[in-house]
Amino acid sequence: MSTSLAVALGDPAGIGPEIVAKAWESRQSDNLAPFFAVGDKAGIEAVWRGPIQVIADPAEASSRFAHALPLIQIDSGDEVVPGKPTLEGARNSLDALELAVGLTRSGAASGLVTGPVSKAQLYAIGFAHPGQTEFVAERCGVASDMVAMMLAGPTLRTVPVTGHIPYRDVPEYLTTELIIAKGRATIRGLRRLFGIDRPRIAVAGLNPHAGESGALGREEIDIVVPAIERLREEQADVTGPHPADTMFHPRARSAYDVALCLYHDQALVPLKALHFDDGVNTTLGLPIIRTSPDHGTAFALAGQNEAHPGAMMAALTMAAACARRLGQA
Ligand SMILES: NC(=O)C1=CN([C@@H]2O[C@H](COP(=O)(O)OP(=O)(O)OC[C@H]3O[C@@H](n4cnc5c(N)ncnc54)[C@H](O)[C@@H]3O)[C@@H](O)[C@H]2O)C=CC1
Ligand SMILES: NCC(=O)COP(=O)(O)O
Repeated sequence: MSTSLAVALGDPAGIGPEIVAKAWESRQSDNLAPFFAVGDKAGIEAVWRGPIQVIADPAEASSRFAHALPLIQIDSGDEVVPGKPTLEGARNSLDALELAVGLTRSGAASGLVTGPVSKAQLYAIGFAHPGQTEFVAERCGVASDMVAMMLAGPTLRTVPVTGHIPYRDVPEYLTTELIIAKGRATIRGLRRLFGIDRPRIAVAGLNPHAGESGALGREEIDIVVPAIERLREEQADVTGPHPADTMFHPRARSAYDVALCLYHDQALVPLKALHFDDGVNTTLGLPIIRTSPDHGTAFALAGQNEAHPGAMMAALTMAAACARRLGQA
């Protein structure tokens, strides 16, 4: 059984390499479980002068971790210039993700932590998935509707039912079946990975004031309420549809474990407003543990030593805690 987490570095020209190196620097003060990086060490060397130990086998990581940042090298075949993304860099981020997923699936790593990738750059090299969530799900043999992207911080968890699609397409994608599938993945994930036996789920409405009894839109009545009724059969306390504008203040948040939101920004705006520096994106419904910092590549910040490592450290801490809960660490 492995005791180390696999950390895909993300886009080598983004802030991924810097926040992984900074997380390693605070491994003792923050009591981080051992991890090893997967990616091009040139991306780290471009922004950091600390010790890197190239390893060939994840089993070496835990003994090296105290003295150097262990890394499985994947050459990008290109010079890495922080803040200047290239297509070679995007391919490298995908290769690193692929290997890190495989190592985790095989049990050579206890969990997967993914650094930030650029969706635009990945799309430019032909990446056909909306994001890393769906890519990892496919590699694990799970349909993307069956996994849930959960954003989590110390005072809020949110799950978007629809994800990386244009806003105008949300009503078309939003079905009772999809809300049920995402709700089920959320309930089971909270139970399995977070030990919440009977999760409290607050389901958001789509329209202003959750539709005002149908006067401001019928999605709540026609689509959301039937899903809530079905989710109540899952040994969970499910409430809603709640008007989204009044469900994120502190008193409202204390009444639920997770907010099931209907589209991307409904879930991510409150989470990032509250927890930008310690928010974690985790995928529920996979056979493996996968976490990620909630932020992106921040290309404009790369190479300036100003990237905050908090969200990466929170992603590492959450992955290690989930691995311990599953007896994998
Ligand atoms: N986990 C992932 O792989 C994610 C990837 N992305 C991708 O990242 C790219 C850029 O997305 P944006 O919307 O610009 O979001 P972003 O999170 O990269 O940047 C938004 C703002 O926050 C700042 N910022 C981000 N992380 C920071 C950190 N650790 N410390 C200090 N400041 C930080 C940036 O400088 C910028 O001002 C996109 O291509 C997007 O697809 C976005 C979110 C998550
Ligand atoms: N907005 C969240 C995000 O972009 C991360 O998506 P994913 O690549 O983890 O699927």
